[in-house]
Amino acid sequence: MRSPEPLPPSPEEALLHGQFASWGSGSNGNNNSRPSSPGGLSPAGSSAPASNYALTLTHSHIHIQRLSPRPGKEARLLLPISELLGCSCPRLPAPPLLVLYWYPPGKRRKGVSRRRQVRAFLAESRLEAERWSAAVQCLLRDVSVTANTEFSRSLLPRSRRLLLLVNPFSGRGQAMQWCQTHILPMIREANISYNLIQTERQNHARELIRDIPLLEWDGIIIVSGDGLLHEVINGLMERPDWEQAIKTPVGILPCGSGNALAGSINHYAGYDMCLREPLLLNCCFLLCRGGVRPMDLVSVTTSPALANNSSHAAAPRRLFSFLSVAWGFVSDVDIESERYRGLGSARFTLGTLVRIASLRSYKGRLSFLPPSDVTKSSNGTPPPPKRPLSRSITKGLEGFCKMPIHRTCSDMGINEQRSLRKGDGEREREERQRERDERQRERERRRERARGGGTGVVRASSLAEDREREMEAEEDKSGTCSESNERDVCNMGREERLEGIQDEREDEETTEQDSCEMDEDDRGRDGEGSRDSVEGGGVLDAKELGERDGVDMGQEADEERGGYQDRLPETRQVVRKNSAPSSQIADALLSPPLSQEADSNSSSSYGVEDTDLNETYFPLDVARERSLTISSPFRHSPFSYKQKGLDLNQNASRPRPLSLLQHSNSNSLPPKLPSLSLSPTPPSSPSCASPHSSSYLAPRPNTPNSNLTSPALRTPSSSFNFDIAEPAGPFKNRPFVSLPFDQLGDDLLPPLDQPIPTRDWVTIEGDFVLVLALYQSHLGADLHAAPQARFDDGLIHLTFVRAGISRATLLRLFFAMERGTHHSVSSPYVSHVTCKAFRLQPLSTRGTLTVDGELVPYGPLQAQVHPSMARLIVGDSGVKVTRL
Ligand SMILES: Nc1ncnc2c1ncn2[C@@H]1O[C@H](COP(=O)(O)OP(=O)(O)OP(=O)(O)O)[C@@H](O)[C@H]1O
Repeated sequence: MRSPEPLPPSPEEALLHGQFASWGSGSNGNNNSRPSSPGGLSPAGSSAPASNYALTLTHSHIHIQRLSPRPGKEARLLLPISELLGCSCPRLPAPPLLVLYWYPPGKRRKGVSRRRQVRAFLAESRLEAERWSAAVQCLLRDVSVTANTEFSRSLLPRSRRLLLLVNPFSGRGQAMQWCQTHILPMIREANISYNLIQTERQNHARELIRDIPLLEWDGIIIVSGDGLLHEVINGLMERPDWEQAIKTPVGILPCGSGNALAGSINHYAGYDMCLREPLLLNCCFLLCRGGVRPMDLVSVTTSPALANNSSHAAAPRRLFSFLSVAWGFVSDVDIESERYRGLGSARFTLGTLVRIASLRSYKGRLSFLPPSDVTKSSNGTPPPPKRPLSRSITKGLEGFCKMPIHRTCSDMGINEQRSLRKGDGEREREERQRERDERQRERERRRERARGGGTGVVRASSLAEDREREMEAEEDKSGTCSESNERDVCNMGREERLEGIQDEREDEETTEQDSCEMDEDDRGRDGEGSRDSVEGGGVLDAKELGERDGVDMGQEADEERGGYQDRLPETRQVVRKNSAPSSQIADALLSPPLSQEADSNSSSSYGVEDTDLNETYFPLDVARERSLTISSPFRHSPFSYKQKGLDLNQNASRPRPLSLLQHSNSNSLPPKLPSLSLSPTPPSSPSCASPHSSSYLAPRPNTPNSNLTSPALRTPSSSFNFDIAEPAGPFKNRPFVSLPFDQLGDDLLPPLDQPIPTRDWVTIEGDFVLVLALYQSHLGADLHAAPQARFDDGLIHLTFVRAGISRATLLRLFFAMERGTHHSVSSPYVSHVTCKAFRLQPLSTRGTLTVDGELVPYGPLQAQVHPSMARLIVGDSGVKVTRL
């Protein structure tokens, strides 16, 4: 900010030049005291003689030259316009002052943030002071000026008007206090006028925004956490004039506990990570500077909530999200840590530790549509079509490549349809045969790679194209790969080679297993009870898993144990820092990692067991469980098949830390998915009939996109049941306004109750610890969870962690997330990909789903990004679309 020898401006650069006398100077940093005299200034101390200064204004700086140099004082000072918030010329009876409000960045204990400084200069006349004030404001408001401009107030555009919505209960309940001490003074200094409304209840802001005339406001500013912005965005989208309304610039002044969006704004403005007041000051400064950028929104279709006293589900609900969709670990922490709200942002650290201590996994299916890399050539013509199948996956998915995946599955793909036309037994046999063949091929491919290094390729099904793709994969082994998604998996490296060798060792064992499965088939053919055979298969799976994963998981667990032990002091420190109710946390953290526990406790997955309302347990339908296991790429995860046993979290001897989730139980079984249903053939959708067809894009009769009142929406289809849990916690009593579906179509997604297309989509099924879809760089102000994300990159950044990850690795992942280095945490259980749309189908009956940190009904959910729909106030960084 201060250069040791600032050069005087050249005469051509100067917009204004004048002489002033000093009038004290104030710097109250970020403390709460506010000056009583203008700008906190008083006449230069009566004892010290007033200094005289020559001021020169240029487009980028105010040059301040002391005319009567004093020893030990700088003779020249450069004040960048980019660090100025505003200026004023106080009215009579104040003397003719030019007051500059200056917020230079200052070093703090944690990172850099702005500090308030006030400088005042006594002008020769009021006219002169006003001329200077007008000139500086012209520069701040981007009014084009030259050295010949006659500066006066009339050049200035009207002052900006902001609507401030304050949630007095957000974060630690300090929002109103911070308004008085920080926010309103800064806004006044920036010559912005405002109206402040305190929200009185949940959804108050949403209702308000639906009804007010928006043209009166240059921006809507949320003084709260991310939850209130979620309300405002949805309020804007619910207006009849939503297309214009959503272009109203929105801003956020972080007073919540997560403050994810504020963290992103702070990061992209180039500031170090900071929290609380420093973060607030940075964001308030950026807000007053007023640059606006486009921001992507994601349209989310959630399962309908069950109406009271009704067994029928209403229509799926649509809402718009600017931040995230979370399932599993992240949403659990978000919701469960509500009880530690008093800790501010530390509540998430504590919540994370508690949840890691009682780690869960959730059975589910995640499908996503990777971004296509179709770009226009320089002459505007699209390049020749590439193979659209997402046949290779990112580096982050190399974990899957290491697993014996034969295919990832899609809802109701060609093979399922084909299968449905055949007899059950025949289909089962074919399925098994195909599994065996594919497993064999996969092993061979790995061995090849293990020998010579090569390409890991995970492919979306359908099987009709498998062979063709396989041939391509063979070609790819020579070193090229990755066509569709973001990164290649070329360097599987040493780990894969090791795994190849391990695979070879496993061969014998698997051959044994295969022959057992054949025997099982034969038994079925011979008319022995199919149930027996299924159970036999299940036992085989379990045995196989015990042996196989004893190697895989054991290895990682051993490795992790070292790291886990290493991190214990750090972990203990964190626990202490958060003054947690912590003997429980510490105990849990010191207990063995999940993988070890999994060995001793047969289950910790929700998907394994079900409980009815009386808390009695019954196993899942075994046949269905088995078919899930067969189609699952996580077949060899230790959680793919589990014997009946108590859920870790339901173990009576182990205190269950969360009561909230218990309230969100439903006594329903996991949803019957079309691809697994053997009952009447699901209505064939165009996407089923032909995986190459894209006609699902066009709205069809009886789809949510064509008609909201469609009976198909009101009564769940016979072949697809939404699995809906009663909302719990803060969601329970919330009135929800569903958005009309015809507002903005999700052209990449079929309706939620219909299968996704097989083409281009990638589907992964198995046990997840977490699925996180993020579209901002930060998940919390101190969690840099998607370092590549930009406000308007048109992408959803998906992170998913599969069951099997050890606690230590998960902890390491979250620690690394604070610095945004978690992509380098190498674990085969962690994947990072980008996509344009995704669908999440929880198969566990209990769990939490959040959108922008707000609880939504538990059940299938899908989302699609809509690029650059909204406008976000981000300050000077990046390309400015408009200025406030
Ligand atoms: N006056 C109010 N009383 C109760 N709840 C409110 C009120 N105003 C807003 N809310 C609701 O409170 C919830 C939490 O608000 P918000 O997300 O802004 O704060 P936070 O949870 O502390 O912050 P973050 O989301 O960053 O963790 C939101 O769902 C919002 O709708």
